[in-house]
Amino acid sequence: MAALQTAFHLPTYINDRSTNSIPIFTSKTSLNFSYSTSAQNLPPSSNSSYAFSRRMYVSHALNNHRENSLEAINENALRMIVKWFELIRDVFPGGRWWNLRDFEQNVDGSPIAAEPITVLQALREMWALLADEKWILYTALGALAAAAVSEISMPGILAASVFSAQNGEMLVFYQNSWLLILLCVTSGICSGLRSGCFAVANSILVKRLRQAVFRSLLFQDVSFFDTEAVGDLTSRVSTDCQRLSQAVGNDIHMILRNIFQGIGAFICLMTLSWPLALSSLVICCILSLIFLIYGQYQKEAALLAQNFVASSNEVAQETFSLIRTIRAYGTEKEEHQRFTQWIERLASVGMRESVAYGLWTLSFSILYRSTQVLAVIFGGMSILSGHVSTEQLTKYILYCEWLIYAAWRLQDSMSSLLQSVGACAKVFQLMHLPPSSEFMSKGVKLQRLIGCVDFVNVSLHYSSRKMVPILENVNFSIKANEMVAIVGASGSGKSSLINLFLRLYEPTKGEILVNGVPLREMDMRWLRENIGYVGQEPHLLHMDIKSNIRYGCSRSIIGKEEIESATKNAHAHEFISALPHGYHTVVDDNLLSGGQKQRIAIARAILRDPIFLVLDEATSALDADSEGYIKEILHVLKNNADRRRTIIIVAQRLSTIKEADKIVVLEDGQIVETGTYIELHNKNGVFSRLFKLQTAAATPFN
Ligand SMILES: Nc1ncnc2c1ncn2[C@@H]1O[C@H](COP(=O)(O)OP(=O)(O)OP(=O)(O)O)[C@@H](O)[C@H]1O
Repeated sequence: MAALQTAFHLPTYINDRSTNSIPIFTSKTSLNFSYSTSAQNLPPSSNSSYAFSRRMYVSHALNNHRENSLEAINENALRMIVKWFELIRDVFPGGRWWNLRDFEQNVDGSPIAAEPITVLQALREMWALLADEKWILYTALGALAAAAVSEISMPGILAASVFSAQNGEMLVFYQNSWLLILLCVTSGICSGLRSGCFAVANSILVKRLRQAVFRSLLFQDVSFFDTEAVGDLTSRVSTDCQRLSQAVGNDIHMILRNIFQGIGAFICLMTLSWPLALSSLVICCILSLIFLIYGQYQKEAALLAQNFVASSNEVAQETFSLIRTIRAYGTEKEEHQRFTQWIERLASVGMRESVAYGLWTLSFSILYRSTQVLAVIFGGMSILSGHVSTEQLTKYILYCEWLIYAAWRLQDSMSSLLQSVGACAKVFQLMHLPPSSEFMSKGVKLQRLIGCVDFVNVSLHYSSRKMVPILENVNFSIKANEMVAIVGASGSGKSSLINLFLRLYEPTKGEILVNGVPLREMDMRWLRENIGYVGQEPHLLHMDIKSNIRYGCSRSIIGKEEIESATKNAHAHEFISALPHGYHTVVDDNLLSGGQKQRIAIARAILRDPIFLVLDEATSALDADSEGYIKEILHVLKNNADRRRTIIIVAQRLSTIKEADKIVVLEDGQIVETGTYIELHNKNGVFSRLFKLQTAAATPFN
């Protein structure tokens, strides 16, 4: 009993006392049993019964563990077999691994939008784009037909000349040889012409496609760009258009060529032996059937892959353009991961595409070899029975090869065409977007623009956030030559009001009238020529400063003096002159400070000599000196007797609007106060509160 008890407690003892322990069994369930091999670890009361019970225990424990381990091994093996079985089932054609539906969502879970397009629709579109250059396509098609006919005639004549030589028919042999040389030259010339013409058509097509998509995007509503990612759009214009043009450059002419050759080969086969011809046709039909499934799959995969390319481009573009922010916040790893997410999805789809292609090639190889075997078996039997001659069988084998190869290449090119069309569905979608309503009709140009504006019951919801009201029943008027300031807390809707005046967005309710004419009835291009606008974050284009200042100015001749006068007024002349290349310095958004960019933007607006000068917090990035100077300039511009103008300023620095004829105070998208600077001060309302807050913020040691 004692021995049993000792044995019963032995594990604790062994575990507690073991030093030089040997692991006996280790499993995932962390069953770790060990026993001591060291004599000094035995208990002091060691005797023979204890030794026996200990041996018994160890042997029992070992047996138990052996059984357990065998069970565990069996279980693991079973699990492995099931896993392998599932894997094979998933990877087998039609299995779960092939399902592309899992990829049909963006990383954030939203579905990827792209209306599918049929090959016929795509071809019609491309044909229309090449409307002026149809003669190139006609030449290419003519050359293609001539090359195909000469190529398909060759195997027959080749066999005939060999057998004529074997039979000693000298004349026939020479005739056939000359014919072969002629066909060689003809097919060479025609193939060259065909490829050249299709390549030219291809480059014209890619140019037209890019122009069409770019033009369509350019004339979209500004709200369109609130929802579409810039990187995605640039990817459509560059990569997708290139891929689509490949359809004409390679696929279509390969398809036509192989159709010609396939039909030719089949006719020749029929004249040789119709039962043999039909057996080859059956193989071609099986090939086509497999292709139907494969082609559809490739089309879907290509569409997804192109979307992933566009999304990864979007991330790359965003990352590189915000590299300063990313470096400052040390988020390189996060950005890398964001990019990798798309690339991994692209690779997964690419892998499926490649495996599918491998299976397709495998099917072709098997069927192609079977045709050869069938030809030899049936052909041999026909020779033995005397129905077919050796020459006929040779010709048959040659034409059979042509037919199967034509069928394979035809379907290969079809697959590529399907992929290109599938991948580029979005290109056509973008190309046919209706332009913004402001470009739909011409609109009126007024005889005389005096510069008065009325906001009548104007409300706004941005289409990207339909539930959030931004402006509600805004009513106010701006008289000609008035200087009106719009103020309010951040997010109160000041810039949105300006966006509506510039017709970058349409009001959801109400109307904006210029000279009493609704904005939506006006020729906006003409109206904008009369507006000088300086945005909150002015951007410069990648060109020299002079060109940046002249940008968008409708006057054809602009003298150096005019530009310098504008820059002097905008307090920009001094710093521009100090640059190594002065006005010829090439700049972009990153090479100048925020204040310098703003001053160039003000000079650009002044140079236009506009009737409306719209400044959206134009002075927020200026130093106190420049701010005072620009206040002066605004005053001069406003009171210039030769050129009267209306000035609308969105101001955060309330000091800049002392001279305003009217100040409109916005709060949560509604007008809460209007009046002059003094009137609003005395009112002790929202304006006065804003002013106090600003003064307190500007005085650091209160
Ligand atoms: N394109 C847009 N799409 C959706 N919401 C927008 C858009 N532009 C602005 N908003 C929202 O409209 C509201 C008003 O923005 P707005 O830029 O007009 O305010 P603001 O008074 O000019 O602010 P700030 O002084 O900070 O520039 C904000 O809540 C903003 O998030």
